[in-house]
Amino acid sequence: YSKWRHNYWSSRGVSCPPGLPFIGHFHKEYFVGKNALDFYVQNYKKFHKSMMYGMYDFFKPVLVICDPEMLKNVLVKDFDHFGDLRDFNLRTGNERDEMVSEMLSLKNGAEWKNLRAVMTPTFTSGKIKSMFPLVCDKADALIKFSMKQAAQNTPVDMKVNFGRFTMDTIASCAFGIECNSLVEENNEFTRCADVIFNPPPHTVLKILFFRFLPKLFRLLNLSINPPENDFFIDMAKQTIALREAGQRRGDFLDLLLEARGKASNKQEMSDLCLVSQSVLFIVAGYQTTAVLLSFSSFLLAKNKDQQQRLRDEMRQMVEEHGGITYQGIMEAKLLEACLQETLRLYPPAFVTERLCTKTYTLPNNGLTIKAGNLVQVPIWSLHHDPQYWPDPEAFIPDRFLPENKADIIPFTHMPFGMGPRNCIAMRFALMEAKVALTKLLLQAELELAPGHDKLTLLSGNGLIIPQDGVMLVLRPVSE
Ligand code: HEM
Repeated sequence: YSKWRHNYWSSRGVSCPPGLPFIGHFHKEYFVGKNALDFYVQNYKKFHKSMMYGMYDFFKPVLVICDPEMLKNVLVKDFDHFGDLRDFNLRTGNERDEMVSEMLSLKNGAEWKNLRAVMTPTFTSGKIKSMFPLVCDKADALIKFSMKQAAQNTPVDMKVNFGRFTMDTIASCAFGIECNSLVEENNEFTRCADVIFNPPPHTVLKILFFRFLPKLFRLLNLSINPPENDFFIDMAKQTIALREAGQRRGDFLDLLLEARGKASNKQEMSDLCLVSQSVLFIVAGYQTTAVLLSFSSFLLAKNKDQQQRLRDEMRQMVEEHGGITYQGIMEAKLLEACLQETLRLYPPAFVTERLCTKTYTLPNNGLTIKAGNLVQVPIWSLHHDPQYWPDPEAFIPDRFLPENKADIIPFTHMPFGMGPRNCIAMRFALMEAKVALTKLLLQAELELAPGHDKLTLLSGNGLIIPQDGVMLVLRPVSE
């Protein structure tokens, strides 16, 4: 039976890497997190000339598309066939699991469309600008903390420090909470967020238990998500109550409450849904931006000429704008180029996917993708393909300077995904990273700590992280 089901792709002329009976390639994607990236990289190398290859999640066919033109059809032109994401079906009835199921990134169909429409205005340039001072405060704390560590003449693990910075920033911008992980080391907020981000290994077993015996699961009053979720549920509920009583702060929570206040949005946003989006901002915004900052500081420490060039641009910007301003940061061209080149070399999300909702025939080769099949986008491999990026492993920010941008082939650079379901907070994440990097480079020269000139990558939970951190020596800038 398994052989017959796993014959789906070969019978359609699509190549497939070897998988396991029944399980297919599911274990490669989820269980052996460390090798997930290698698995995608090897398959891309092997199959990209035929523009696609097939895989199986148990018996569900997954099509990995390697051709940018085809990806444009799936992600943008024919989005009405691919608007959904994989349905994890984790609605156990327990409040913790219901909260997680309400997250925008887990919604599909009309529910996703309506919620995304309500949330999109939260991320306009004007709203992001209003959060600039909150981000600057946290970046100042980051620099103070890091320079204090550096003064003890020991290398600093910038992955840890950037993680604390993004945690404090997102807690402040999403919840209005002063989490202060840069001050207090053993902070409850950070501990709970870490557990949510790195769920215990038995979570997969719980998911399987719920899939196969849902009635027993409910009878035993179990939940898939860990109790740490309750910390955020309680905190968000209390904060919402305070805000509804009139306290305002100009953060995401205020903006979501404002959006909900509009009569047409009332149905879309129950209290639990609001709590859920605030928690989602933490889950989606904490590690991703910290990882971007970690990789960019590593690359700048490794490429000291680019580091100095960037510092010069920052000094000029400060001179022209009379300080670090929102406008100055958003207009700095080399700063933008350095971050985009970092995201090309190390896209935190190395793969993304869509669920086909209506049977679709690819115009490029006539292959039919059936409703219920998954389509994956091998972001990392496209970013490293020498067809699209000459000298792909080199850090060359100039590729992203305005005068060279026209040379970039569309759909070969997608660190934030693409199309209507791309990252909703892209501009916020870039602003946050720009503020932190500017403040850091104006204060410190970055050098790789001895013995730390190579990174080991770990790919788990769909994210790439530097496994052993990013160890840097920070020298105060003499000027
Ligand atoms: C460098 C930082 C970040 C990177 C690289 C990143 C990357 C991504 C990617 C690749 C996707 C999937 C897009 C697609 O499939 O087309 C995504 C979705 C999403 N991201 Fe981000 N992200 C970052 C920061 C953030 C932050 C700071 C937040 C929240 C404050 C956030 C919230 C979201 C949400 C809510 C979605 C789901 C959108 C939807 O389903 O409609 N992200 N992100």
